[in-house]
Amino acid sequence: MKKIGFIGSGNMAEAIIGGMVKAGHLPEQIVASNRSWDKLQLLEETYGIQTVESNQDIATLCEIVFLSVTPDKYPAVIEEIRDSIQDETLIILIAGGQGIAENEARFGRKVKLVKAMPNTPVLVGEGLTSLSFNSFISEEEKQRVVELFNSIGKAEVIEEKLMDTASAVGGSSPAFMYMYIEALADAAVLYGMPREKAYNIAAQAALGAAKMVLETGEHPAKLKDEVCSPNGTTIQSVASLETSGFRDAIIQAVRSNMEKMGH
Ligand SMILES: NC(=O)C1=CN([C@@H]2O[C@H](COP(=O)(O)OP(=O)(O)OC[C@H]3O[C@@H](n4cnc5c(N)ncnc54)[C@H](O)[C@@H]3O)[C@@H](O)[C@H]2O)C=CC1
Ligand SMILES: O=C(O)[C@@H]1CCC=N1
Repeated sequence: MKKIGFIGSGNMAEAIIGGMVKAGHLPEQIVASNRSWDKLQLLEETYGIQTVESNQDIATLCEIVFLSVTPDKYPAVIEEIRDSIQDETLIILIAGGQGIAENEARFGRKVKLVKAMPNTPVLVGEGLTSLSFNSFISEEEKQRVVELFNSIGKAEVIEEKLMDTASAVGGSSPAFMYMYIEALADAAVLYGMPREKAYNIAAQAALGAAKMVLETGEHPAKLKDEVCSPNGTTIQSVASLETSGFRDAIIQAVRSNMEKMGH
């Protein structure tokens, strides 16, 4: 049976695995390796997937292989699996800042590389994964990869040169959103709202606003203006956010993310 494998089964791999199983992918077709055996046992128990101790087994068994270790582990892991990878295997690079050319060089032969930048909401079928492909991947294979990521959210094919930006704005940004939702809920608690209600209200408002941007196609500024009643309360908050440097804080967060990737 053709399998999908994960080398490195941390937070991001688990989110993809969980999302795939929820989307109806067969757990028997998913196989994972990891440094810690405890994590593999947890994945077996939670999702019913297969686990193996050796990264080379993943390389040999699987037609799609996710390299889901942290970027610093890429050289050693590629060295370890290079000779076990089949010519037709699709290798998916999900590490931040890891480009196609440098990893082609590490394999040192013609291998099919996909650069993918997912985010953790794939776990609930609402992920966003940016994708680029190397020159050895056929149109049919590209379609297969796009379908895989569309089954756990949305896939966006982009130019590889934009991948680091996609990492900051799509891969990292759920963390910023969780901070925003937490801060909003803290403020609600400050005014007496029970915390669970506060999280529900803050998170649903964020979800609704995101859907409005995606589904109406309106400029975010127009949607913001529609919330701001003349002499109302929202415009007071908008003015306060501008004084606190809200937009600049977000832009600087992306800038520092890009600087970490060498930009
Ligand atoms: N966490 C996220 O939201 C996102 C993460 N990524 C990328 O995913 C990759 C993994 O990130 P996380 O899951 O956050 O990190 P993590 O630290 O949770 O997971 C990495 C896993 O790899 C395992 N590992 C380390 N060395 C290994 C080896 N030689 N062989 C097998 N397994 C090994 C570790 O035990 C750990 O479980 C990174 O490259 C990151 O850039 C990409 C997009 C989003
Ligand atoms: O924090 C990181 O390095 C990874 C890349 C994008 C999201 N998480």
